[in-house]
Amino acid sequence: MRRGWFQKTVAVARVVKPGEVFSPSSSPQTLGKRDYVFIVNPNGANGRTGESWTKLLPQLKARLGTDRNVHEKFTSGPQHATQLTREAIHEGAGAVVAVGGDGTLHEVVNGFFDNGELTRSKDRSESIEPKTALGLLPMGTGSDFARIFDWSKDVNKAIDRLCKGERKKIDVGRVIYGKERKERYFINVADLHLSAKAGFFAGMHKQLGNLCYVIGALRGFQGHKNRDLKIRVDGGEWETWSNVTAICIGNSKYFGGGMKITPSADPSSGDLEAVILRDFKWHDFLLKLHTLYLGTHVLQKNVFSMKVRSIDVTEVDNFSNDDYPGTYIQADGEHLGFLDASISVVPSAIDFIQ
Ligand SMILES: Nc1ncnc2c1ncn2[C@@H]1O[C@H](COP(=O)(O)OP(=O)(O)OP(=O)(O)O)[C@@H](O)[C@H]1O
Repeated sequence: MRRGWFQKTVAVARVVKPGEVFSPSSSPQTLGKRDYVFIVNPNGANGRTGESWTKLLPQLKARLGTDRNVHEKFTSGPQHATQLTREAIHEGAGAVVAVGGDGTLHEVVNGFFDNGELTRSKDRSESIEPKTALGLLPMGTGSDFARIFDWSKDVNKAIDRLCKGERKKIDVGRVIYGKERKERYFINVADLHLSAKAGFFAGMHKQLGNLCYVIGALRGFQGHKNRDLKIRVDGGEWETWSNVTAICIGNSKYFGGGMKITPSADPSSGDLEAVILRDFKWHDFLLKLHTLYLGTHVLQKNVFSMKVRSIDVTEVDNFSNDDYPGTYIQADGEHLGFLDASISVVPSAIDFIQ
């Protein structure tokens, strides 16, 4: 493994003990320590992530440091976690661990990809196996991905998981969007129209904590109209769906800090769950809000759920002459832009430490 970027890494001398037979499978590559790179958003959860991390680090090094080289990398701002993740994978890290909330996890997941391909180790002379895994230390405000595992908040348990290093293949979702056909990956949920618009405005008021979601919802409803949209599932025929309020496409189940919006999505299933809400009025959300947390909203007559491998969504109306900015798109709570969108699953894309 190249040493430049990690700096602190020390080469591990291979000693063959008396009576031990040296074999290629016990080569330094497989027995040597691998680098675990922790990508920390110090300002996550209004600064609490940085504080918790500082307290946790000695414990983490004491327990994990016997088998792995522990590296900490602090993000300096939005998108930096994506760049740090790509660099760690290029250098052949054993794992990249996102330390923060769902925003940091989203950026780390995007670092596992580069120009539509999986990011790979640069050093092709060594076969680095197993490939870089994704780990998670949930320490942000929102931990929607962690919710599906029913993990407790006990940091010792989180360290246990990293020490064990058990891997499971998980899918991610890919969104190709807008006129420029940009690309973004998501691990939780991508969504369109009202929920994405509310998320856009909530994102402007994050410093207010959970109040930002109330403000986001109020601003989202301002001027909102349910729209007719054209939808194509798994490359089939285009169909017009009338009065669409929101479309949520889940690789996992939760968004918005615990709403079970795509209740039968499973990141190991090889598909996504698309939930289409139609004809909702603002008062429906007040009356039915609790069903979104329980996941029972899919039983209502104007909510449709289906398993998809891909879903394309485009506008029916040409609105170029009015002041409608377009239909909002977000992925894992991050605003991306406006329709068109093509969303698909990338099956078994990442090894996740579970
Ligand atoms: N050093 C930094 N300073 C400010 N913002 C940052 C920094 N590093 C990353 N970010 C941005 O902060 C966002 C939120 O990060 P994170 O998810 O860890 O925290 P959070 O407060 O728990 O938020 P969330 O609601 O997403 O759970 C990320 O999407 C990222 O773009």
